[in-house]
Amino acid sequence: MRLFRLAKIVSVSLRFGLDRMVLDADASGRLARIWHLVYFWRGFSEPRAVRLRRALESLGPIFVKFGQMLSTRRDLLPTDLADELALLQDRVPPFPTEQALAVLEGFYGKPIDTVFDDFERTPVASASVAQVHFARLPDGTEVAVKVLRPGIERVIEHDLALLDAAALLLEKIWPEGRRLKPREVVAEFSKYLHDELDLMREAANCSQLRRNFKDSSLLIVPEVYWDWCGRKVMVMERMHGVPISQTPALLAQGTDLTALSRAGVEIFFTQVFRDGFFHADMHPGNIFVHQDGRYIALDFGIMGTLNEVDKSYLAQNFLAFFQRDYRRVALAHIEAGWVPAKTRVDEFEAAIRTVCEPIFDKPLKDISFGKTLLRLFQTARRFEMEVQPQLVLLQKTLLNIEGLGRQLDPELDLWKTAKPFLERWMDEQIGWRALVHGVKEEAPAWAGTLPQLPRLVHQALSDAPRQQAAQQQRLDQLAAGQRQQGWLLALVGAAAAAVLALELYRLFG
Ligand SMILES: Nc1ncnc2c1ncn2[C@@H]1O[C@H](COP(=O)(O)OP(=O)(O)OP(=O)(O)O)[C@@H](O)[C@H]1O
Repeated sequence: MRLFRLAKIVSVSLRFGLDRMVLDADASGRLARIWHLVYFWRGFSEPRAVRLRRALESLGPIFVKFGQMLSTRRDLLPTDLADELALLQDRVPPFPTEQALAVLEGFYGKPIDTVFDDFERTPVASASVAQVHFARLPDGTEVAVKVLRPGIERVIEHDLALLDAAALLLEKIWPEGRRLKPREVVAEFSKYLHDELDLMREAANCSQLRRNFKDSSLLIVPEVYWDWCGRKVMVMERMHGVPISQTPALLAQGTDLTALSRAGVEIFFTQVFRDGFFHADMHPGNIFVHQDGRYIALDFGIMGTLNEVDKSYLAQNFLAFFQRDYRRVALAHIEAGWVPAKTRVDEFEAAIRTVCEPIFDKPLKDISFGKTLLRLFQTARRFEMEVQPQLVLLQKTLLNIEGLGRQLDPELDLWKTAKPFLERWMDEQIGWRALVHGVKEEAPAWAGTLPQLPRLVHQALSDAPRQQAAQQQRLDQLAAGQRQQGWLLALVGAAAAAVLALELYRLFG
């Protein structure tokens, strides 16, 4: 089986000249020279990036998804490849409705028309992992039913094994390839794919985000109908809106694009700094706009979480960066232990200055947070910082948000929109608000401890005589030690005095 997989990789690589791409990167290597001699007649008219994209397309939807993920790893890939891979489209033909019905009826254990009213046979959308049908619940509520593609688990396991074999091969034959950590990238991809395979997990994410934005005037999130959900089926409120990419339709429904772009940034920073829970798959297909101007979020397969340490890292770095205080940025990394303590502050500071200073060539409003963070990570990696996956996810999402915001309003001032969030967060971490916040956080724990207090006091008092005896014993030991030390000191003092007297006698006697 493994041999068959390897054969497939080799044949596709040869067809699209991917072998060339790898060997050209190490053109002086012995293997490269032999290879060129053997295959001297082969020439490719298309650029390498196009060949890579076409190879992934020919290998099927999971590889297309992989290419899409790779396109966001601009920290690892050269720009030409990243740009071309971003063109990959995850649109695949829908699977036959009978198969969707078989999955649903197998799960509910009864015919679909007794579960839903008006189950629409034609799917509204179809992607590599799942497809979506509209329907109504028996009480008339309009819903969207997301169903996993039948047999998708097997396809994924097979394709992941293939990808892993390719990554291994790449590592073995191309020393430079090791720097790209291909097997780690495949492992990360595998994690996301497996998460997408569990629709209960996605439903839980959706319901958490909805709770976080319950009374929001900026974002609406569909309600989950848990009684109809399972690992392979998710049923949620059907949302009505215009896809964010359809600018003419947005204008026709009277949406204010400037306000919309600002709201996008605000929603994102609220998710990051207030909740530490953010939507991390913000491609335009997942964002709609309601008639009342609020955003509608869909597709909750990939969510990022941040803890207080991550938030502090982000806030401190962004604030210090915009004040051009690179020393502060460097110190923040060292103090938090992200880069080794032995790192020389001045060297690290200089490296950060080198990558960040050119960014200020532009007006403040045109500066990209996503790119800044990316450059910072690239620099920090050189200083042995292991960048956490949730931060990479955040950086990628930031790029998406910025792209989207600027597409809606080229004049969007990201810094002005984001600054109050960062400052408020910092304010909550230090100062009076932090104290109040800390007390509020701790109070529930006190509620648990307070009733135990009398028992603890009683215990301490009844233990007191025993503890006193133990302390007395320890004091006695210390006193004995001190007495010994005293004798020793006196002895040393007497000896020193004798030596001094002898010396004086020799000098003057
Ligand atoms: N609650 C909903 N209300 C209305 N339409 C929905 C809803 N959920 C999904 N859709 C439609 O189905 C499409 C695909 O949904 P979703 O993105 O969740 O599926 P997916 O399989 O994860 O797709 P992809 O991987 O391409 O993002 C959406 O773009 C939207 O058109």
